[in-house]
This record gives sequence, structure tokens and C-alpha cells, in this order.
Amino acid sequence: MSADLKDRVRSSFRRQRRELGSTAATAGDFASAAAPLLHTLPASSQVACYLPMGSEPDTSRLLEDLFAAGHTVLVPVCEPERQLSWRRWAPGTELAAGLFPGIPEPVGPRLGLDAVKGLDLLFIPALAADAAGTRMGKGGGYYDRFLARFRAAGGTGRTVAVVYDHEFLPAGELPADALDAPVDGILTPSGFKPVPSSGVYT
Ligand SMILES: Nc1nc2c(c(=O)[nH]1)N(C=O)[C@@H](CNc1ccc(C(=O)N[C@@H](CCC(=O)O)C(=O)O)cc1)CN2
Ligand SMILES: Nc1ncnc2c1ncn2[C@@H]1O[C@H](COP(=O)(O)OP(=O)(O)OP(=O)(O)O)[C@@H](O)[C@H]1O
Repeated sequence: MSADLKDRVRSSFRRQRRELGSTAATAGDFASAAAPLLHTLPASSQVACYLPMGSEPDTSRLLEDLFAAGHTVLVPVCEPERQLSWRRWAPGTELAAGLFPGIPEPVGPRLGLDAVKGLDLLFIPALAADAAGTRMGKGGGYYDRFLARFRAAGGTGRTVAVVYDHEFLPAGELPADALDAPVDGILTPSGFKPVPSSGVYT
């Protein structure tokens, strides 16, 4: 698959995001769609989820629901060289700009791979995802790098890409390369879609 094709597909989804405006789904839509998935989580699980920015799918209610259900919630922190570390999040946690001014991050101690390799579930930002589990992000490679290290460290947590309904595509429609970490499922406002070949939810 050519990098050029991937760039063109990414640009097109980025443009659509910018044009979404007020027609975007609400935080409640994503939280409701995730409810059945949350019911499958053991008590006191460790769950990662991004803090939404701009026109991204709004995970704010989902974050609150996870915390209210008694799970430990971790959010990503951008580190140099496109690495991710993590911080604990709770409602009201103080946020500050990190490496990228547009991305809010909690203040407090950072957690590295050792502290998070037991993660049970990760909600991952994406611009689009297909039914085969191919995910397209913003192009930083942050999550691909993190998930490669997470799996290499023995991490077995399930991965779920969060996108709008029009960004969920039939299997095989997104270009994929060897470094792309596949997801186990996709969350859209209309529901949770397990990836059959991942075997985790089927
Ligand atoms: N909410 C959220 N948090 C997240 C991600 C995400 O996609 N969404 N990430 C998913 O990987 C990581 C950060 N990924 C990034 C990917 C691209 C750029 C980027 O294009 N930056 C622009 C300027 C950004 C700005 O407007 O401030 C640049 O570098 O020029 C930044 C961060 C970790 N945290
Ligand atoms: N495991 C990895 N190790 C080193 N480089 C990687 C790895 N995964 C991805 N990359 C590189 O990162 C860059 C961006 O990758 P890609 O386009 O797949 O990002 P993305 O999935 O859209 O971004 P993100 O994961 O931040 O949402 C590419 O140059 C890719 O080769």
C-alpha cells in the first residue's frame, strides 16, 4: 500500500471532520453505545480513553461512566519521539496543555508501560476504522508505537477505535500496512462492532 494513498484517504477524513460542526454526535451517544461493552468489564478494571479535542468523537461522558463504574481511568500523554505515557484521570482532574497546545492532559505523575501493561480495555482515537479492524489515526504513529510495545510486553487488553458512523467502513476499505496495530472492535454512536477475525468478542 502506498504512503501516498494513505495520505490521501487521511486528508479526506480530516476534511470531513473539520466540516462536521454541530451535526456531530453527542457525548451521550458514545456513552450509550459503549454501555453493553462496559457491562462485560470485570470490576475495578484498568481502562484507557483519550480526552476529546476539537471535532473528535466526544468521550467525556464515557470517561465519567468508566470512573463512576469503579474502573481506573488512564488518559494518554504525548512524549517526545511520538511515544505515549499515561496519567490517571477522574472527574475534575486538573488539565494543562502538554507537548501539543491543543491536547489537554492531566497534571500529575506519568505512568510508563510497566504501570499500564495490565490495561483491560483501550478506547483509541481514530479518523476512520474498518470492519476488519484497520484503524487510521491522525498520522503521528503514537498509538501504533504504543500498541506494539504493549503487545510485546504481554499486554492482552482489548482495543476499540472510536469513530462517527460515516467513518466506519466495510472490511478491507482502509489501506493498511505492517506497522498498523489492528483493533478488536469499533465504537460508533449506533453501537459497538466487534472485529470477527480478532476473535476477542465473537
Ligand atoms: N484527543 C486525542 N489525544 C491524543 C491523540 C488523539 O488523536 N486525540 N493522539 C493520537 O495519536 C496522540 C497525539 N497525537 C497527535 C497526532 C498529531 C498531532 C498533530 O498533527 N499536531 C500538529 C499540531 C497540533 C495542534 O493543532 O496543536 C503538528 O504537529 O503540526 C498531534 C498529536 C495522543 N493523544
Ligand atoms: N511500531 C512502530 N515503530 C516505529 N514507527 C512506527 C510504528 N508504527 C507506526 N510507525 C510510523 O509512524 C508513522 C505514522 O504511522 P500511521 O500513519 O500508521 O499513524 P496513525 O495510526 O495514523 O497515528 P496514531 O497512532 O498516532 O493515531 C509512520 O511513519 C509509521 O511508519
